[in-house]
Amino acid sequence: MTTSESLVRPHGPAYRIQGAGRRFGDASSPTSFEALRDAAFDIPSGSLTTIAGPSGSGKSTLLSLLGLIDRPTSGEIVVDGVPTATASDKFRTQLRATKMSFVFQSFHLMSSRSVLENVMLGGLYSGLSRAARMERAADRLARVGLESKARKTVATLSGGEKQRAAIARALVADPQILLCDEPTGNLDSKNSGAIVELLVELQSGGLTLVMVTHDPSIARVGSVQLRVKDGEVRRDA
Ligand SMILES: Nc1ncnc2c1ncn2[C@@H]1O[C@H](COP(=O)(O)OP(=O)(O)OP(=O)(O)O)[C@@H](O)[C@H]1O
Repeated sequence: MTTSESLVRPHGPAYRIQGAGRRFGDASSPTSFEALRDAAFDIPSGSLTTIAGPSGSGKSTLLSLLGLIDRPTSGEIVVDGVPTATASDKFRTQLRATKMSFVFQSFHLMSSRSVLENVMLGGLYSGLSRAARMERAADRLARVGLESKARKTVATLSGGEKQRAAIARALVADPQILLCDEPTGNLDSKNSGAIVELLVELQSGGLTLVMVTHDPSIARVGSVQLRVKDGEVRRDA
């Protein structure tokens, strides 16, 4: 990190997206593809933003840019006042680790390990002691209503319980921003509803929550509703 790269800039929106685009492949190549074009929008701190749109429209590409997993090939992604597009890998990694957590459609849990062990892994790079991570993991499991399953192996959980465990893991490092990629994509409608309710409840505690979804009824829970179509991002609400 250079001296001009500061992690502490507490004012303004969580994200300011300024003409961001992502092209895969060299622009001069006939196989080059522009997956995202000239996106421009803000995500207020503490808001719930949903990203909807058809398959292949660019939702995951956009979420990867927001998560600093990928870089835009044009424009800027400002996170909490900090420009990131041309920042060093080290700085981007540090920003991601201190501010963001992720929840995925397929949970990404270790099936043969206990729920508690899995949740503790969310704090692995937080600098906390093992005892402190265990205490936080138990607290986050209680928050998602899974305290009675702490000692069970993940393989014994239902799909909805697995996603709760994944959410608890994402919360161990106390993120400001939670990025969810189709968090209900592998769940039936009853479990989907319960997971969305849980996410909304967590978000009302001040978390900035960004959720990609195929489901129009879930997209409507967003205070900011983005729609991606053919690489173009539009704000519906
Ligand atoms: N690494 C890559 N190289 C080339 N093209 C890519 C790459 N990643 C994504 N694309 C293309 O960019 C477009 C947008 O993909 P993206 O995964 O963002 O869509 P999506 O809206 O998330 O789709 P889905 O809902 O099916 O997950 C697609 O046409 C995809 O084929």
